[in-house]
Amino acid sequence: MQSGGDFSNGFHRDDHRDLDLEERQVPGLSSFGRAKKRGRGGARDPRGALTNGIRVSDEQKPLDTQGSSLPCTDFDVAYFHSYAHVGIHEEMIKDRARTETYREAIMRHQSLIQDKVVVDVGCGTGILSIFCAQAGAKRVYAVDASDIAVQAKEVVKANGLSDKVIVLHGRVEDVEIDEEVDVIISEWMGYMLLYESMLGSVITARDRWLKPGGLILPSHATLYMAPISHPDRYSHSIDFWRNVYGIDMSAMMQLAKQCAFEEPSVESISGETVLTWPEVVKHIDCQTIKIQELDSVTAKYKFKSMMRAPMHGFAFWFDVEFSEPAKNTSATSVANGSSSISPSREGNQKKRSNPSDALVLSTSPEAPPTHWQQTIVYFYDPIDVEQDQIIEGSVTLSQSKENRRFMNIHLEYTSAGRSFVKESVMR
Ligand SMILES: C[S@@+](CC[C@H](N)C(=O)[O-])C[C@H]1O[C@@H](n2cnc3c(N)ncnc32)[C@H](O)[C@@H]1O
Repeated sequence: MQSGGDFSNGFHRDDHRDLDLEERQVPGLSSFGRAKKRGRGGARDPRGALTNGIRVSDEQKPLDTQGSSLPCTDFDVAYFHSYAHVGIHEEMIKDRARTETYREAIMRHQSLIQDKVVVDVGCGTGILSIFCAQAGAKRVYAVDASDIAVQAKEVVKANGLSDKVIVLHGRVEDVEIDEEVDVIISEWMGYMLLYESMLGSVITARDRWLKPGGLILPSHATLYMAPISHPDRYSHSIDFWRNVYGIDMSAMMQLAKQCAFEEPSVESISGETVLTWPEVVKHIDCQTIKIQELDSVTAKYKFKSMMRAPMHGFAFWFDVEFSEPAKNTSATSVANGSSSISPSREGNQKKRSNPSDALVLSTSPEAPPTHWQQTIVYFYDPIDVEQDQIIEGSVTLSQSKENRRFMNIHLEYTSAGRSFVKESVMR
């Protein structure tokens, strides 16, 4: 947490409140991730409740960490456990924008999948593996460390695909696949793109098994941010306390602000709340990104407000693109390459130019809604901005040291002579 200088700790410089915004003790083995954010995925006995004694694979044991450089922590067990709940899979599969875009991506790349070997990183119920088998894949390794793999195996069997789709119940970091693969498919994106830290497992799979120049779906991902004005949200949670059945309860407002805005909020906002064009926080090329790059991502931003309005914070959203690797991709360029864009003060608004026919799944406020919605980092108090006012600063997203599935958000803001830092944790 930054202190001194031009910034105060998590609050407006002129507020002088002293609330502890450090990371708190994390709850034990309960729900997590997308399931948690939706209040689904109740606690279960780790590894057992859903297995019913079925052996998923003769060779693979779930969460066998031997041979992996990445230890499987209790937090990881809790994370996989949350994916054993049916609710989160139902929600993801019913997200038509998500699921139909993946199916479309598989069909568009059928020529690169037909008669080829595929790994599905985090297969869940097996839906993407089955799409790949339907597209003519020779073999699909469907890997999942969650007990949902038991159901995936049953689903594969019921669809007569057991000879093509091999379900491996274990972590991608630990399971053994004795051949190189042509294609990696994965739905790894968390809220704010990087929450859940699942992309690291896709990179591990890529570096373990993908042939040079192989296909990764999705191929690219981009995280955006933009300032927003959302007075309804503020009046709903905060102004409400000014007059409650005729009683002045404004003494509740400080607590209400802390409770409502301390942590990032996952919600759907309308495009009309956005005050400027978005900027790129991080662009990811899945062929070349390295795991270490994901430990901490920092981007500077500089916006010019397009209108006069109370500003309530920043919205974050992402898109992913499904395109085939450039023809000149080689083992060397994969090993040595770097992301094709690195956000800079001048360059954030430029995105890698997309091939016009690239398929994109967008979670922007103006795209068809998805279960990811948008993630909002609210200020504790609104700030009035004028038209053309410059809003600048930086944002750093880093994996929590306590639990790498959680994300620390460090936001620095300066505008019209006012500066502050907002620290929050997405847990
Ligand atoms: C977002 S879900 C996607 C499920 C499915 N592919 C779909 O599209 O419906 C991610 C899945 O990846 C699994 N997963 C995450 N990290 C993993 C890892 N390192 N090894 C194996 N499975 C993993 C989770 O257990 C979860 O079932």
